[in-house]
Amino acid sequence: GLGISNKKDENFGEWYSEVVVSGEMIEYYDISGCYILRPWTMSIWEIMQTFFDAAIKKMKIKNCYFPLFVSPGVLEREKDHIEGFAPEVAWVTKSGKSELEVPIAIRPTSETVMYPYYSKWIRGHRDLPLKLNQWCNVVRWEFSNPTPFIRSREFLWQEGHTAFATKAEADTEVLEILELYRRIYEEFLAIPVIKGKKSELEKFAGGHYTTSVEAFIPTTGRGVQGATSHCLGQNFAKMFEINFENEKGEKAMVWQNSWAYSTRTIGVMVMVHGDDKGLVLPPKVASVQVIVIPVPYKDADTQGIFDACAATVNTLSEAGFRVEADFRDNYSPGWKYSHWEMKGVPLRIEIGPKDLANSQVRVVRRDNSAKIDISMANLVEQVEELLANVQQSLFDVAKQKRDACIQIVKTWDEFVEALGQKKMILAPWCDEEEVEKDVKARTKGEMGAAKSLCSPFDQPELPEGTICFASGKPARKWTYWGRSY
Ligand SMILES: O=C1CCCN[C@@H]1CCCn1cnc2cc(F)c(Cl)cc2c1=O
Ligand SMILES: [Mg+2]
Repeated sequence: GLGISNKKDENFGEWYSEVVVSGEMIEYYDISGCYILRPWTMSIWEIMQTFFDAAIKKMKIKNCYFPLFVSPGVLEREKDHIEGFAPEVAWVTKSGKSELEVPIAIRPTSETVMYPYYSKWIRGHRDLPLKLNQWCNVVRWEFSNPTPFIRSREFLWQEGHTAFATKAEADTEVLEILELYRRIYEEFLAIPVIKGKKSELEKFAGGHYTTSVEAFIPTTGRGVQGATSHCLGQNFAKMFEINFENEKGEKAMVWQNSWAYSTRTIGVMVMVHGDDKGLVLPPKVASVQVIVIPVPYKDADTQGIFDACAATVNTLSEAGFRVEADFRDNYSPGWKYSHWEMKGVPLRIEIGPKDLANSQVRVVRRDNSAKIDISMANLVEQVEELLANVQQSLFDVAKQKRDACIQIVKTWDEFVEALGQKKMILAPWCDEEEVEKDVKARTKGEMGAAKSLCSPFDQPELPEGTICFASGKPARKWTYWGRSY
């Protein structure tokens, strides 16, 4: 193709949509808010899944699979759990031509599906801790503007649901899982995130507290919740009577957590790293890390060039890299360069007559277009070093851009100005829910209201007497604010 026609800094929405389609990650579907995830997406999802699944298995968390369907009685069991969510619940009302006696909900999340069985399975302290996870899809019939990966009516995620005898165990696990989410973003997707606690207004209403990793998109000036790890306290234990006989023979309620990350992670990666040539994939999650392209020239030794390409693929795949060659004879080298740049492959290796003659290959980095000639002799070491450099460089550049968007403010006027400059705002806050509601009301507009993103665990110094940016009351904590997805 002729490359991407939309510019990232000019019309972000169209650019994003074009990049995910031209990069062959997404195909649009005839039902709004639903997208086809093509292999280029699924390979990224699987690489992250392999890491996360192995990590939770080390924590003795087991995978299971609960039904997609939820009976209405169970779903409605928890009023404030689903208050506000009800409009986005999808229902099955018919089979064939006949109406179902009772409509059946499709899971938007699985608390109400799973916890009646937690109640049945957990009797005594020996049944604890019960730690289950499922990899599945969920459906939320949202109406706000659908965006591939970021907001879709069906998406893939993992949802972990754990039950412990003590709060201490639950509190510990919440943070262990949050650290895994940080690693997914920072070590695999090369995206800096901030760990913190959600406000009372933004937390999961059914829970005790919510922690999250927060990402930020400098181009749009919007925060995006990257993943969440909730401590549910004993709220659901009360609701679903999940009790156990403790070691003293007393009846006690369990302490629970639930945690999730979804295919939204992939959308954040596209938004942060993508450029006007298309996708830019971090090597750790790239299904093809190196693409080898023959550059035949007139009657120069074409077979020799093809053989060198094949040998390069073998050497690198033997060394454990994900490498392919593009031997298609119906496309020119130039077309192939553009195609694989659109797909975001981290390194391109070109082999032409000159390279062959000098027993070297020409390597081109996708992230910064640097061109490097390396000898075929130490191909593996050089490619390994290059891929590591690309991974680190993508993170460093993304962190530098994100940090440049962070603005510390002390007053409302500074806050409003920073918001207008698409900043991620760090402000001293009184931590009162009414004040947060007031901030939302005062910043409402077609760009969307500002909201609290998280209160970072890493709290800067808060001098005595510091006042809240919004209320003037004594500030209690530093909190990140911004517009969000
Ligand atoms: O975020 C997680 C981690 C994994 C398990 N779930 C929690 C909370 C999910 C909140 N949430 C989010 N969206 C929802 C949409 C709904 F239609 C209904 Cl009925 C409920 C919810 C809802 O509870
Ligand atoms: Mg929602």
